[in-house]
Amino acid sequence: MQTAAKIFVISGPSGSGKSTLLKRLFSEYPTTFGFSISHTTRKPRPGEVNGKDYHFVEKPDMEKEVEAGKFIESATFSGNMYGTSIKSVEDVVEAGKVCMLDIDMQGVQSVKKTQLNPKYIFVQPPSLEILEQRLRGRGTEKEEAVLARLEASKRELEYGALPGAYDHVIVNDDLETAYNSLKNAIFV
Ligand SMILES: Nc1ncnc2c1ncn2[C@@H]1O[C@H](COP(=O)(O)OP(=O)(O)OP(=O)(O)O)[C@@H](O)[C@H]1O
Repeated sequence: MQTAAKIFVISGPSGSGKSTLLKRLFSEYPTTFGFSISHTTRKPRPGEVNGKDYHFVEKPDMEKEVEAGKFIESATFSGNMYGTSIKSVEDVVEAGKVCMLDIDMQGVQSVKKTQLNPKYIFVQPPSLEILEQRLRGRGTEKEEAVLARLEASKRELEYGALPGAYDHVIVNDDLETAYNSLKNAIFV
């Protein structure tokens, strides 16, 4: 199947349904898409393979590369750095797959400064109320984290509403309809 680009960026507030939609897409098209492999400075856990689960790197090296602008996004969680390098996205394409990048608004802005030239897809919840219901319904976050995500989602929604910020806006109300819109945005 032909796709509109080699790289797609999928973004939207936490709880808007990105993972749900991507899971479906990957299961319907198991060989078409790939995710980039992240870098991390944490030590590998037993069974984890370097270059497959993560690119395991040393902190000073990763800091240098982030500084040099080689990363689309990076963040530190409990002392360990994590991030997505531009090259890891290019590697997916070189391996003959369509790269699907699930990133936040800051990541989107960062990708826009690169030569990657993806199509940008925004997954929008039907309303803030429904987003809140879904986030709570998922039951994966503590109250504090739910509130932080809802706060951040306001900025994500504002950015998503800017003309030209995204190539496609998918309102995830009815899942079936949203999934079909996603496929229409991806396949030509
Ligand atoms: N169209 C829909 N109708 C009802 N519930 C939905 C729909 N889409 C997703 N959900 C539910 O909403 C919750 C949030 O969805 P999901 O985890 O896919 O969001 P996400 O955007 O990937 O969030 P995060 O950025 O935090 O990973 C899940 O419990 C999911 O089952």
